[in-house]
Amino acid sequence: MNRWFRLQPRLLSLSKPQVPIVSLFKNLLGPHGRSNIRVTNILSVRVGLSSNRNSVYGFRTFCTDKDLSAKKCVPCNSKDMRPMTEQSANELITKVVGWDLVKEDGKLKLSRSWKVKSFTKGLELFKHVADVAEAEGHHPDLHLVGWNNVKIEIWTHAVGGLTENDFILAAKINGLDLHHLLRKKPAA
Ligand SMILES: C[C@H](O)[C@H](O)[C@H]1CNC2=NC(N)=NC(=O)C2=N1
Repeated sequence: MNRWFRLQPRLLSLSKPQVPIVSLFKNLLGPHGRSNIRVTNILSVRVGLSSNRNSVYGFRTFCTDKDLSAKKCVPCNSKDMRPMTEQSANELITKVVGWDLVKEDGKLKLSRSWKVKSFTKGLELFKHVADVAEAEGHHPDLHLVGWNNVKIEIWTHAVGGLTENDFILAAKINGLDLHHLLRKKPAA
């Protein structure tokens, strides 16, 4: 059964809807009457549902790169900050396409590699990444090895592991248009 039909009875059972049901459904459906990914935002903002990102009325919602990249890194100098568990990291890693979870010296890190067209294109890539990092106040480790192998590692130095900041930064790096800097053909 189409999921909107399954959702509908629960929405209709809201005792005090804050928006007319008709306009709610207009927003939930795309221009061709199809659902779109904005459903999570619309439901939580318009209907004031729970802020739990993963479950709206027991309805599994989406968490994409876009969710993370819409967030902002927080300063890492808080005493309350703790590294996330490996289990949480394994769940979040699926939201940042192209990034791997690695463990170095017992510390979890995010890692992504690219092959660039030239050494200077590698530096250019770093400049784009640096601009994002500066805007976020969260900084990756940058490696350029063997003239065209770029590797970026992200972790939260202050806690010796991963925090949501790292995933936010990775998602924002994924949002950069870097294709003109990258080598097209796979290395021999
Ligand atoms: C106050 C400020 O957030 C911190 O000093 C930041 C700066 N950038 C940082 N970047 C990373 N990756 N880890 C940190 O612990 C860190 N600390």
